[in-house]
Amino acid sequence: YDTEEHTLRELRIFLRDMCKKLANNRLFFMFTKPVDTEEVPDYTTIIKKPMDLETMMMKVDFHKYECARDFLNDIELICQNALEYNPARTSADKQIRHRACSLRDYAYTLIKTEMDSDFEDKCQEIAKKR
Ligand SMILES: O=C(C1CCC1)N1C[C@@H]2C[C@H]3C[C@@H](O)[C@@H](O)[C@]2(C1)O3
Repeated sequence: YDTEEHTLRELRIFLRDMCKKLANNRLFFMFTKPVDTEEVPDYTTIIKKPMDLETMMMKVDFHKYECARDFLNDIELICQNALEYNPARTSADKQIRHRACSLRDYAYTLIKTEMDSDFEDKCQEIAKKR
């Protein structure tokens, strides 16, 4: 009956839906899998905390997110990593940076518009107590 577990279960269902919507958007395909460190050997020397949407889906299932803010922090990490590793004024890097900003803005807007703010407050209260 534990209502806290019911709340966190509802959060996981919501966050899986968010992850799916982001990962299924063709604009964001480059963020769906970890950067291949075989293909990009210097990546982990520059980017200390890699993140991607597949990893975030696994984190949902491993109960790593206690509120939507924690989820958005990882979206922010995906975005910042892309901006840091792809700073050049080439069209390829510019497109990656544009897509990274689009991912961040789309994720924030999706969550702000589809999530009840009282529900998020409840999740953050639970997170504080743990
Ligand atoms: O930063 C990224 C991803 C894009 C957002 C995350 N990468 C680093 C490499 C630089 C650029 C060239 C591609 O060959 C590919 O290896 C990567 C993947 O894109």
